[in-house]
Amino acid sequence: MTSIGIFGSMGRMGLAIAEIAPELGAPVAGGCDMSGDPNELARKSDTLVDFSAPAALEAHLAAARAAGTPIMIGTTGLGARHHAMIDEAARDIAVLQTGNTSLGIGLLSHLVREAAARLGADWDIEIVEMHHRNKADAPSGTALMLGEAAAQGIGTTLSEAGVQGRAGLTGPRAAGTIGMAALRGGSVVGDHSVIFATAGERIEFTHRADDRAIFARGAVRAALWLAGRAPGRYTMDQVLGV
Ligand SMILES: NC(=O)C1=CN([C@@H]2O[C@H](COP(=O)(O)OP(=O)(O)OC[C@H]3O[C@@H](n4cnc5c(N)ncnc54)[C@H](OP(=O)(O)O)[C@@H]3O)[C@@H](O)[C@H]2O)C=CC1
Ligand SMILES: O=C(O)C1=N[C@H](C(=O)O)C[C@H](O)C1
Repeated sequence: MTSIGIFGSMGRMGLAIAEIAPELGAPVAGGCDMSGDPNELARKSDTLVDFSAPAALEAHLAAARAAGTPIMIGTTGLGARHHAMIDEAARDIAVLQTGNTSLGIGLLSHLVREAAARLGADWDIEIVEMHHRNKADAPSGTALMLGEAAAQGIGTTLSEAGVQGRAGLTGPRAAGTIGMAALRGGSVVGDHSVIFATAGERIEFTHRADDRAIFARGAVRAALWLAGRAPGRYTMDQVLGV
C-alpha cells in the first residue's frame, strides 16, 4: 500500500484528505503543519500532498526532494518564484501542482478553452468566483487556471489579457480582455463561473463545489498516480484522463 504524508494536515483540506485517503486504499503516514518536521514526514511517506501556504512551499519541496518522495501541490496563491521552485524540484522528483483537483474543473478547463477559441473576438469573457470568508488568496487558483484556459483559446496569455476587478471610471470594456472578480463570504466551498457575453446573448459555465471531498479525492488520486513516476512536472489532465 502507498502511504500519504500531508503538509497542512490540520487545515480544512488536510483534514478532508486524512478522512478520504484510507477509503481510497492509502494509509496516512502522518502530517505536518507550522510545527512539525517536513523532512521526517517526507522520509516516512511514499507520496506527499501539500495544502498549506505559499510561504511553506520552499521547505516542503526541499524535504520532498531530499527524501526522493513525489509531491502533489494543491496550495494556491503561488507566484512565478514558486513555479520556478517547482520546476527545479521536478528535475529530481515527480511533482504535480494544480489550483483545483476536482474532475469537474478538470473538464471545465477544456470546455472553456474550446468555447473561447470557437466563439471568437466578439464575445467578452468574464470570470467570477466565490469562496468562504477565510480564503487567503484572490483570485482563486481555479479562476486563474480557467482564465489561462480562456486566454489560450483566444491565442493570448492571462498576464496579457487579464483585468483583476474593476472600480471607478473604468470606461468601456477593452476588447480582448478577460475580466476577473472575487467574492468572499460565509462557508462557500468554491464557486466558479466563466461568462461569455456578446450583443444579445450570453453563455455561462458554472461549477459549484458543495463538499471538499471532491478536492480531497482528486488530490489522493493524483498523489497515488505520482508514486513511482520518473522525475518531472505532471498535470491533472494526465491523472484524470480528461
Ligand atoms: N488545489 C485544490 O483543489 C484546492 C486547493 N486549496 C488550497 O489549499 C490551501 C489550503 O487550504 P485550506 O485547507 O482551506 O487552508 P487552511 O488554512 O484550513 O489550512 C492550511 C494549513 O496549512 C498550514 N500552514 C499554514 N502556513 C504554514 C506554513 N508557513 N508552514 C507550514 N504549514 C502551514 C496550517 O497550519 P497551522 O494550522 O499550524 O497554521 C494549516 O494546517 C490553500 O492555498 C487553498 O487555496 C484548497 C482547496 C482545494
Ligand atoms: O481555498 C479554497 O477553499 C479553495 N481553493 C482553491 C482555489 O484557490 O481555486 C480551490 C477551491 O476553489 C477551494
